[in-house]
Amino acid sequence: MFSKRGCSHCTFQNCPVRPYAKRKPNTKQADCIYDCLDLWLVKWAGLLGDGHQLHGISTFSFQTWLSQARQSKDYALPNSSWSQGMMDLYSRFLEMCKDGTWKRIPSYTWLYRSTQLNLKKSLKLTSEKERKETRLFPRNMDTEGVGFEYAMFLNPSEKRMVCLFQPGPYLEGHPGFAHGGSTATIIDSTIGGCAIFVAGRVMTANLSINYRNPIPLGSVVLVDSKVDQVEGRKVFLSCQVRSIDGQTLHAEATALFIRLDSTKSLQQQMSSQ
Ligand SMILES: CCCCCCCCCCCCCC(=O)SCCNC(=O)CCNC(=O)[C@H](O)C(C)(C)COP(=O)(O)OP(=O)(O)OC[C@H]1O[C@@H](n2cnc3c(N)ncnc32)[C@H](O)[C@@H]1OP(=O)(O)O
Repeated sequence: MFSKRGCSHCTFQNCPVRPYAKRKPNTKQADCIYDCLDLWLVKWAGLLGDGHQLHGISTFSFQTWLSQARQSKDYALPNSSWSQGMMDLYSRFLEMCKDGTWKRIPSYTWLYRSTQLNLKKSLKLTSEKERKETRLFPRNMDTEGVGFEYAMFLNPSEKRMVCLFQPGPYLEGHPGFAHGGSTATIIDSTIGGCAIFVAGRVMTANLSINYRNPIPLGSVVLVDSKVDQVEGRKVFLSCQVRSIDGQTLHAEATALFIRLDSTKSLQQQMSSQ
């Protein structure tokens, strides 16, 4: 079952999945390992179920290990489901990160990991439970390409956050097009990320969206948001969702976020209102 050749994709020596595959550009070795193990698990552990032994490895402990590995996986890196358009746009923004104008925002399934790495200063989560158990909604599908494929980039001096978004088939509303709720989700997340960087801990108080043109599933759009004004605890933002060539305006939105008390956990905050 195990290949002695190893996987040229990730150099994982015992990987039976992709012995001949070429490593994709921009794919981190670690991500590839997780992909390979994912496939391996689906193929073998999934068929057998928990508690079986494969070459001395319990599928249960392997699954636990994989779930821990997944927590440290950055989902905002390219994967095989990304279209050429998504890759090109990603490379363009990566290029703009070189002089420090833009910053790539890594993205993890669990907020815990995100707060450790990129929200440490701006989003102070005080409750341990809150940090460890907050699973980010747009990262709720484990299979690549079926749901929200996205990567965000922040321009701190312009107080601007962009999101490259490729909606997958599970986000379907009208046949062939993204559900308006999924568009709202990605707008809220992009605008929300922007507001967090500017104001710290915030919550959406108002989000107003005008849907101008439907978004075809599998296409790539650019969600472009910026902070317009900050008044005390109120952060006003606006956003446009456009096709890559900029010719089609899919949606435009305005939002109000309210800054919360960063020293309190969300539960404390809500009970004191
Ligand atoms: C960055 C890294 C990458 C991204 C990773 C992470 C991404 C995560 C992104 C996650 C993104 C997902 C995010 C989500 O999904 S957040 C989930 C959806 N949002 C909610 O559930 C919020 C529910 N609402 C509340 O909890 C409270 O109402 C809040 C906290 C918002 C305000 O209650 P609070 O008691 O604290 O404040 P206040 O009532 O004294 O009001 C204060 C001021 O604000 C004005 N006001 C209030 N509401 C409105 C309104 N609707 N329109 C116009 N104005 C409004 C109000 O008049 C007053 O003004 P003034 O009288 O002072 O002039």
